[in-house]
Amino acid sequence: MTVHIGAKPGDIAETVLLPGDPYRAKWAAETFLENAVCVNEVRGMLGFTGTWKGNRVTIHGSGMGMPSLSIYANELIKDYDAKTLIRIGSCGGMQDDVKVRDVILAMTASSLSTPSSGIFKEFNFAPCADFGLLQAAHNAAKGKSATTHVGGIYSSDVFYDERPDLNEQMVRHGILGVEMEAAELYNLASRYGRRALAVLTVSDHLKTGEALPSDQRERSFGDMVEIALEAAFA
Ligand SMILES: Nc1nc2c(nc(Br)n2[C@@H]2O[C@H](CO)[C@@H](O)[C@H]2O)c(=O)[nH]1
Repeated sequence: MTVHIGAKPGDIAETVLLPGDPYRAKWAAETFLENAVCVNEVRGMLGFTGTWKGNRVTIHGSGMGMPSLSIYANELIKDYDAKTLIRIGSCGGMQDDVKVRDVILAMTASSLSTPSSGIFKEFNFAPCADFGLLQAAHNAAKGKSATTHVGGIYSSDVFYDERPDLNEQMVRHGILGVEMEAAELYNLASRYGRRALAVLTVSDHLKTGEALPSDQRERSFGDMVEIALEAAFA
């Protein structure tokens, strides 16, 4: 049991999938895991542990934003010894060829700041995915219906009032999409020698304004979860 997670020692698997939304953790656990058991509900941030094809998996909400993800990822790593952490989330598309419902495998995650900025100070650390996980996810994605993109994303601190000047430079430099968690997950995985990857479904588009209704956001992410699970155990 930690400050924010009520799970008992051993309740959390070495492989952890981290959706932002605890209800997506519940849905993914019920849909993909066998014998899923709720191992955390402190502050409503649900976590479930079960098995997928005989492999033990925990699916645990991270909350929205890097400060929230940082709390859960730190405790999952340091108190429960999680070794593989895969964010399964949604993002906003930023390139013309990135469409709603596409999947993005985040090779890198740029940001204006992260909870690790206090450690890095003026050093621009490059948060990047574990190559083995990324390669396995790319292979797994070949068998899926969704179009998959591999490249850099932007982990923002805000959902509203983003700086307009940033958008133009991010698109110019090939940033595929924006979300609010991956950069800190990658910082922590590098710091503690763990494997991390973010597999994202494009649920809205910054240029076209298109967005998936919330019920579809929760349900139409099956490809993303399957890619994450296949990559984790490849
Ligand atoms: N900042 C930002 N976050 C987004 C966007 N689209 C999505 Br889905 N997100 C993610 O969804 C949540 C906000 O709705 C956060 O956890 C983000 O990771 C977007 O256009 N902008």
